[in-house]
Amino acid sequence: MSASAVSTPTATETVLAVDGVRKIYNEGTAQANMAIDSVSFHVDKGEFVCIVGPSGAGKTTLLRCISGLASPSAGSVTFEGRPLTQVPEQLGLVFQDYSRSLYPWMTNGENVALPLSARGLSRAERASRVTETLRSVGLGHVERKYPWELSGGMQQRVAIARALSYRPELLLMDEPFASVDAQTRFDLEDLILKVREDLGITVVLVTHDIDEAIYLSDRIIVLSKNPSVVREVVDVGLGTVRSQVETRASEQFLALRRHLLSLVMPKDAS
Ligand SMILES: Nc1ncnc2c1ncn2[C@@H]1O[C@H](COP(=O)(O)OP(=O)(O)OP(=O)(O)O)[C@@H](O)[C@H]1O
Repeated sequence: MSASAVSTPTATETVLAVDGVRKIYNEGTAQANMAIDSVSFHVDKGEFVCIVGPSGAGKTTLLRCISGLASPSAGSVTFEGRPLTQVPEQLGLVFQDYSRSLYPWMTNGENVALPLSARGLSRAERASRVTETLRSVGLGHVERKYPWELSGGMQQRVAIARALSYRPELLLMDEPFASVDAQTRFDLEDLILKVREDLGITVVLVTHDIDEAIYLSDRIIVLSKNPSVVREVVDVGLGTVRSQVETRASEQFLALRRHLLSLVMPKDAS
């Protein structure tokens, strides 16, 4: 049974619709570079979708287009039924480089509170939301410390807390666990699965790590080499309960791994 069949027994609601998105950098100049040719897919409410593809396929470019940080050269992106023209308020963003996304002169609590002021929450609401959100990522004790007093994995948890503090509808993550050690990576993967379960949030995550994509996803969008199109959409179907030890050793996981590797290995990724 597919994961979507497990988690969405009633009619699905599309949160994000990507239709024929193309991105040409330096369009109309001699340096024109078509990063994405034509990409279409949709993401339903509550889904966890990963985007994978060969190096340089255009994964980050696609994420920038679906977050409103970059404009597509053609095609459209619709977020909650409305055409995307800028970064929506109900979007959370987490990038690979936590050391550049957290302000070192602010405490962790102040970093997490930052997007809340812009959204008009009162001082008291901000204070309770910060404490609650830091607790939800296992960091209730670091609110008054500074980011540089924490390990890399803890700093990325603070960055995740900041993106979650305003309860976004959709969390977009670009290689969020690529800069931490293997054990911390597993811990952060499990954290994000728990957060997704607790908050019922929709997640789209870009990764170059096939195993990570299978472990986390309900569906995986596989991009071809650049200029990219969607090569295949893979239904993961591993159910909602996942374990780093058992899930990764299962026959179903290994079969998916073989299939995905055959899709993204350079010689096959035409
Ligand atoms: N700002 C930019 N200006 C011009 N070209 C760019 C820009 N950003 C990316 N590109 C080009 O777009 C293509 C796709 O790059 P992108 O970073 O989106 O791929 P990726 O799949 O995320 O790569 P990787 O797997 O190496 O992280 C590449 O050819 C890259 O050189």
